[in-house]
Amino acid sequence: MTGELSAQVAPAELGYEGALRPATLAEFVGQEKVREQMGLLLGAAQIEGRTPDHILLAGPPGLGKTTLSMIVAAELGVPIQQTSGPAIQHAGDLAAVLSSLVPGEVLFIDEIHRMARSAEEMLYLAMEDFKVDIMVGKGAGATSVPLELSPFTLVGATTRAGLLPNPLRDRFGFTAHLEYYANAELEGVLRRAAGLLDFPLEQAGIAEIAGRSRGTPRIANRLLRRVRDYTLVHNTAPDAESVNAALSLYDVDEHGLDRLDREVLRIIVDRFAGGPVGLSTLAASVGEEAETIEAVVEPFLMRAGLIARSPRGRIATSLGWSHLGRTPPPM
Ligand SMILES: Nc1ncnc2c1ncn2[C@@H]1O[C@H](COP(=O)(O)OP(=O)(O)OP(=O)(O)O)[C@@H](O)[C@H]1O
Ligand SMILES: [Mg+2]
Repeated sequence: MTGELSAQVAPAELGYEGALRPATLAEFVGQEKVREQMGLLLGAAQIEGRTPDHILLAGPPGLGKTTLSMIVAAELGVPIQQTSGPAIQHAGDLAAVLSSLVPGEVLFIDEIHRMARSAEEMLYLAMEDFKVDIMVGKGAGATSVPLELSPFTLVGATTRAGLLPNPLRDRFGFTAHLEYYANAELEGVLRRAAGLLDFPLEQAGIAEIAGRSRGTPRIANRLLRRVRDYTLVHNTAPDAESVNAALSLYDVDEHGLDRLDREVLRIIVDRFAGGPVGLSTLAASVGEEAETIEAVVEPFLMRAGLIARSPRGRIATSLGWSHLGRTPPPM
């Protein structure tokens, strides 16, 4: 697993995630464009008394995909059923979920790019016509029986929109591309969370955490809780000084790089002389899954300008070299 403060959720954190999760579009901080687009989509459907188009939420971990799926259901005033791609191993798994939906319900499929192929094909028809074909019997005697479904809204989430087959992507009426948050937006996320946690962190401290949160609300909230722990245990003031002390204890550097980010950068620079190095070699060297490196670490390191992708693999930029206190070799 990635470091303590990475964008992935540890089971123990789930309670906090729930407590800090905004429940309405109005409470959802930042992502102005997505919020406005989504507001229109939901508003129009409500005026016409129909289910809205299916929604695809695409973007890196921790930016609010699960949160938005719950907001969709809350704004529409309908129940939500949640499942995930890896839980749908067969078309039958999906048929069971689809046939249990009540009219208008939101079906949230997380990591939708990891669903079984056979289920994917069933989903096409379900999304388009609210119907599925159930196969009954085996071999030559097998027949397909059509089954009508209640109208529903599918909300799919993926960290890897590129992996979705085109026919599936095309059946979503709206795709929200979630972008990393600007620091000012993260400050908004943090102010809201600090209020909910009853933690009067001063503005300079809020700004300091925002700058180290890798554009990610989940990380911002997590760092905030670690800082709060620190002030409780050491009985220090809720100020920027406590933030600095707490975050250096947790190995989050001034740019928000955590242990794993630095490890990836260090391996490219030290072991592969700055690269290029392929994804799988890199993953094996760090002892992490290639998917984690690709979905969590790389987008951040690239956005920070510390690494770049070349056709032959990942390379450290001169900024990447100097971030580690090293001098890049002459070109
Ligand atoms: N726009 C936002 N405003 C306030 N808080 C937010 C916002 N987006 C996310 N959060 C906070 O960040 C946490 C993580 O968000 P969420 O679980 O929705 O991310 P995700 O995109 O589903 O991540 P993953 O890809 O790992 O499933 C939430 O618990 C919520 O508290
Ligand atoms: Mg999620």
